Amino acid sequence: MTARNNDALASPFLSFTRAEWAELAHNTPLPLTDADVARVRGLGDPIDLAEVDQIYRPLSRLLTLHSEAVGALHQATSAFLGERASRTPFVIGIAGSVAVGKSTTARVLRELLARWPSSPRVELVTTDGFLLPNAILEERGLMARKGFPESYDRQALRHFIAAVKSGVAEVSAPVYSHVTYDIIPDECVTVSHPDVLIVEGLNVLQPAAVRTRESPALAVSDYFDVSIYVDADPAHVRAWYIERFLSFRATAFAREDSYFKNYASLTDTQAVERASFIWDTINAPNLERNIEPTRSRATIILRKSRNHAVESVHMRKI
Ligand SMILES: Nc1ncnc2c1ncn2[C@@H]1O[C@H](COP(=O)(O)OP(=O)(O)O)[C@@H](O)[C@H]1O
Ligand SMILES: CC(C)(COP(=O)(O)O)[C@@H](O)C(=O)NCCC(=O)O
Repeated sequence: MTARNNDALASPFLSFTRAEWAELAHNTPLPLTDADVARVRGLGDPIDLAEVDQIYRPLSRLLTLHSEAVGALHQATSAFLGERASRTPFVIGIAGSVAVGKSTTARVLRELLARWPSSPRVELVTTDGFLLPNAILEERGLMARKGFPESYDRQALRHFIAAVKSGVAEVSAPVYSHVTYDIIPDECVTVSHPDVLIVEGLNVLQPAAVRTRESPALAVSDYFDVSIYVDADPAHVRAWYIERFLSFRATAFAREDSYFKNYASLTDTQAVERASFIWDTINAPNLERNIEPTRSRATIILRKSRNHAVESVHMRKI
């Protein structure tokens, strides 16, 4: 197995073509079982099982190698210090554009990582739970900025992840509904000291913005052990967003409690026009200004082609 090194002197990343990466599946123990396949199929996402096997199986092994190495470092450090503090969860951040498929990546990895004996308990949190409620976004004139860094309660998100990485036994996060397009009042998700926590969201690789004595220069990503950026040509992501919007007319938008009930009856032309407008005025500027500039901060970049398949994998040199 030879890793093609695009620019050995200048790049901190090792690059693998899809074929090179898929070869690693042969070197990966624990091939998918029937039960794994059934669970992944049950996710309801249009992901090909060959993709899971060729791309995500080796990726899950690579991530457990990192996690096991951190575990060994914890043991060695504890022995040296004579400390008995238990190990904190191994945290994986997943970043990328709206509609690039972050949630599928996160859910597939959750399933695969849980099969490895060193990480049976894997939990997943999405950062949309930390969006400010619509009432506050409206008050601040930010409704057309949903997903931009300023539309989140960034301090609450940072405190959440800091508590997880401080070893707090139970940490709660608020929950967002894509259907009602708002935070669900009085609902929360609780993270109870898992082996692995996956944190998925548009802006998780943002560097710290404010540096004052009261607000220290810490970002969510400072608490990640490993991070993944799901990448694709913005023109492809725009097309995926529009295609998904068209199909939501018969599913999510058709629900009685949908914030977008009116969209369910749009014609194809009207729906394409509406989706294009949302993409061009909200999601594309957010991708260009805030999300894409964080790509090179990731440990691993998964680059997708027009058909959603991962065409290359880029990994930081160690
Ligand atoms: N308007 C919507 N109604 C229902 N579900 C949605 C809506 N928009 C997005 N989703 C779902 O929310 C999840 C996150 O979507 P998104 O933020 O675009 O990120 P990604 O596509 O990268 O996972 C996906 O599972 C998507 O299908
Ligand atoms: C909820 C989102 C901001 C994503 O949040 P994330 O979990 O990535 O923090 C996004 O999916 C979204 O709804 N954006 C608003 C513009 C739009 O409706 O496409």
